[in-house]
Amino acid sequence: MVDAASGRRASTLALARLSKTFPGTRALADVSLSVAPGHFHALVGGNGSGKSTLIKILAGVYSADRGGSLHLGDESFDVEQLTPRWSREAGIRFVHQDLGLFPELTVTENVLAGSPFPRRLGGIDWSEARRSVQRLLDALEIPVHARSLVRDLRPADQTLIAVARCLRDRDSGGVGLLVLDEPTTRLPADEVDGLLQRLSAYSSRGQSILYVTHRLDEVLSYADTVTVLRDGRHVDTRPAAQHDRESLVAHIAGHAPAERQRQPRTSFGPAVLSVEGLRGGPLENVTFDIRAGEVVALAGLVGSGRTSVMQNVMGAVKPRGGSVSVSGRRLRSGHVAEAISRGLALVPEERARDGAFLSLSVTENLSASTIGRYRRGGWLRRTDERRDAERDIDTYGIKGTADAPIARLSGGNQQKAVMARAMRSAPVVLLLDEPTQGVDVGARADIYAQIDAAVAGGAGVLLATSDLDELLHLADRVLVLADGRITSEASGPDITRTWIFDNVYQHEKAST
Ligand SMILES: Nc1ncnc2c1ncn2[C@@H]1O[C@H](COP(=O)(O)OP(=O)(O)OP(=O)(O)O)[C@@H](O)[C@H]1O
Repeated sequence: MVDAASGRRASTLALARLSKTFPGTRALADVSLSVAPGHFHALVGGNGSGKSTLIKILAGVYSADRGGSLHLGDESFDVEQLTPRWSREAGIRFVHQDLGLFPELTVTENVLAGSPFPRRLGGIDWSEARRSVQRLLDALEIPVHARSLVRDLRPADQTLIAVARCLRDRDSGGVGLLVLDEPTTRLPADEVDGLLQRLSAYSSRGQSILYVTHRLDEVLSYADTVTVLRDGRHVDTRPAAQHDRESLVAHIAGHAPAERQRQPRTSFGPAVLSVEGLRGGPLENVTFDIRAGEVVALAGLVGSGRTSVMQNVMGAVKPRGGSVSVSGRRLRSGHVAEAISRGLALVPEERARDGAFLSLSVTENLSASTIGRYRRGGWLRRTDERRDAERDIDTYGIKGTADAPIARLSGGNQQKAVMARAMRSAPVVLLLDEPTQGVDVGARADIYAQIDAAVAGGAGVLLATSDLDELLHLADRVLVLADGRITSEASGPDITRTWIFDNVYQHEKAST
């Protein structure tokens, strides 16, 4: 992919003394970073360490503070003057977590979106458009047809289509740097390595990659170089081969990792949640119990209905049939308020849409489902509300102040606040849909400790996670959801990586 004739593509991109100050927050302080041609460079750091801010400056979305500079080959630029147009013309391309694809359109339309389509006789030359996109897909070794609809592709292939859209300009102006922001967060476990192998192949053919992630195993397996940020400062850059997991965690957190050995739970109380014959969305007939003190994980392919189970149980959508009981008493279906009052709490997958109230402060978000506690005779006891918020900010290590609008917190810190809110109500049943997405390695351990504490106190947990390590760490029992039903189940020591792959992903092979 390196073209010796194209200086830009073979250029090192270097940031020097990059700073960014928001009112009251120094998000980046004198950060320098350089990505050499053909390098797979990972950017890691705790929640709020400045990764997204750095990416947004590269994209020209935020202007950096005066004083820093960006070097692209022999050219130098003032960082406070970068614009989205500059970024594009400099050949910097981004794949965000939201891939920005149009699922109902074809691969060709998605790859060419935003660029001039080939034309013939006054109209779009679709044959040429498809041929050119197929050539690109073949060159990038992406095994899909230009004619396919994006919605029919596997999640990892959808990500590769977003990559192809970025790399379509590689033969014209060159793509100097491909930036990926946590691209594997929503991928099924069996598709992660395939995507990373493909990206790694692009970098060995000359494509520079800046890769942001919280998944340290990906960094250790695939990156050439790792840069660690902490609290907005550059901490370390070195070849990935010089790190092991421990040293990486220590650099990110600033201290040696505290490894917790999980004690297997063996005794459980009576059922706190009973789901019987649930039908709704993709669910045809879902029946299971969760006992007090038990974490039950739902495993299944994307689209198998894990989120539907959570939403139907919570009453956020009304099921077509079946029943949900909490501690033996049946819930009226479709009544979220009743579900909350009976001790259910949900941490939803779509944090920005369903989890955080983005226009409210951190304090208001934390007390949103327990606001009744602070009401006395028509007054809201703001001092108590704030005191509790500050306690949660401390307990969960939320980086941000109680008064700040939650929208100003980094993604991982918003997730911690949504989790803290669910825990506040001391739930009988905790429904956790991807509870640690975007959360850093230290906070992840804190969240696991909170889950363990809730379970030790007699709560039952229903967990949906695409992170296999998380599932193996937390689950006492795993239920596999396929074709709208629970198709298999394992508990205790029978829950292994192999069992999950055999029972979740083999199902896909058998049905295709
Ligand atoms: N628009 C904003 N206004 C005020 N502060 C902001 C804004 N955007 C980010 N910040 C602050 O800047 C700091 C760095 O945030 P950033 O989003 O870059 O972190 P991050 O490393 O991407 O975190 P995460 O891993 O949680 O996504 C945080 O303290 C955050 O609260």
